[in-house]
Amino acid sequence: MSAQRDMKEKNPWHTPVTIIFSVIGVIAIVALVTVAVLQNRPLPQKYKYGIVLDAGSSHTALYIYEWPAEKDNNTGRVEQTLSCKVDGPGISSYASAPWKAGKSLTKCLEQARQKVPVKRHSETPLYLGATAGMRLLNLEDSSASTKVFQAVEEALQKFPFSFQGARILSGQEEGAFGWVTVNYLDDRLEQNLQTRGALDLGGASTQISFVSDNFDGSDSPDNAVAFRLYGNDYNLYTHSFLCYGKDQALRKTLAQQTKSGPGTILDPCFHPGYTETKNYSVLYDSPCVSDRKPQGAPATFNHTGKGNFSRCQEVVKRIFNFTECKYSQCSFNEVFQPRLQGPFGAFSAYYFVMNFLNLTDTSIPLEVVTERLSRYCATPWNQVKEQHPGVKLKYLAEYCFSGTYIVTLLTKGYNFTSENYPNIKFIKKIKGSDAGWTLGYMLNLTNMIPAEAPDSPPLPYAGYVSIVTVIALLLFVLFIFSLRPLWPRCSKHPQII
Ligand SMILES: O=c1[nH]cnc2c1ncn2[C@@H]1O[C@H](COP(=O)(O)OP(=O)(O)O)[C@@H](O)[C@H]1O
Ligand SMILES: [Ca+2]
Repeated sequence: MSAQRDMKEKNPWHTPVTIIFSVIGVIAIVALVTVAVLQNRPLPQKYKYGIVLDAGSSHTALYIYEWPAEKDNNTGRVEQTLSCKVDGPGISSYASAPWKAGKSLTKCLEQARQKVPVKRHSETPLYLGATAGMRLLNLEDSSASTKVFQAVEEALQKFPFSFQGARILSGQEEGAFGWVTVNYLDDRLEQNLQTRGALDLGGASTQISFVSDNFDGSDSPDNAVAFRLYGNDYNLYTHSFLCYGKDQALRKTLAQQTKSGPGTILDPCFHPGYTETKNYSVLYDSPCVSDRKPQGAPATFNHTGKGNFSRCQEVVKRIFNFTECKYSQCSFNEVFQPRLQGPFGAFSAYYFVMNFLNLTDTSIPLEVVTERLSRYCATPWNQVKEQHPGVKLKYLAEYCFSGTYIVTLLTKGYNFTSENYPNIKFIKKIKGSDAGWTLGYMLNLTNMIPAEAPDSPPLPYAGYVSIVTVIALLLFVLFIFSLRPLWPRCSKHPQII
């Protein structure tokens, strides 16, 4: 008994030196782990905001973007946090009562006021960009367009945001910023990956933008936009076709068929059984078709559907001019276009129409697409209405035309073939943000995409913390071993005294 007690008392690990070392060691390890954990703990995120109003020809939409307040320059960090569709038509439709254009925006701006934290209101930039509807109004009646802008500005200034102005975007800007949006959201810019071309179909204009190896801008400077983003140079080809958005294209196609001002138009682009009385003046009330107005036409015409895809494609083709091209190659209307290259994203009305027609899957061969469209166009109007009770009648009546127009524009206009048609992806959103020009426009105006790639530390933060922890532990073990001479001697067979 007494021998055993003596052994316990003499246990060398129970000497003051080892106890002190062990305590210090445990404290050091706990402190290290605590510091590493605390340092890596996610901090409550603070956000900044930006608001863009897209004043399109058919309607206006408001988008709010947010991004972490500390890191403005990180790719893919700016996200759409709210979108609001303004009630009523596009602002260009208010030419005869401009104040209504301003008033129409207030509901969505109220929503924005609720969404953005009050303390951020005054620093949140607010932009309004108008596209082809206002371009056309400006061509037609520039003083009416000025009045609409005055009314809109007055309305926007009443909100607590930092209003940065309302203006018409050029066609090049609209195309180029759509391309920036798509590639920014796909993280293709900072990572210097192959870029995705952008196809935007609006109501009054349509844009095509892509990077092609055989395009440096020298052939056609008007179609060139140069960007330096994250240290990479891009020579972007872009073209906007005014009057080739789907609503103006429909007018042009109808106008083709009304040259002699008949009382009835038998239209292959509308379903059989569709019949409406329409005003000639409404049809020709646009600079896209006004010059074609037939002399001595009656006030109204009878618009009757015939539902025939191939005949519809024939009349649609007639709104394009394919005969002349003064460059090495053209799309249509004597517009230069380099060889198509890379993947493409098609958004806005491209998506709405192809999604309605169940044709967003581009692995469906083009022949099958046309077969399905033929069948759809030939479906009687009553049956179409029965099958889609919730769909707005104006959209529903036009999907046969719109689908035919999209296929014709892509294949005959831009020269997509069966081989490269699958390179197109019909998209609405990318990672929660709508595809469109608005995000690219805001990123550009807030200088959020740097021209040069930012320098980054050689190690990611978590890697750095782990390495420091391992090295500290190794040093600690070395330190303990360096004190070995001070360690109390410990014999395997303690002598019993
Ligand atoms: O749900 C839908 N179904 C079909 N078309 C739609 C739908 N929502 C919007 N659109 C169409 O998308 C187009 C949007 O054009 P926008 O108003 O942006 O004109 P813009 O870009 O030429 O100025 C319009 O032709 C509009 O009718
Ligand atoms: Ca648009």
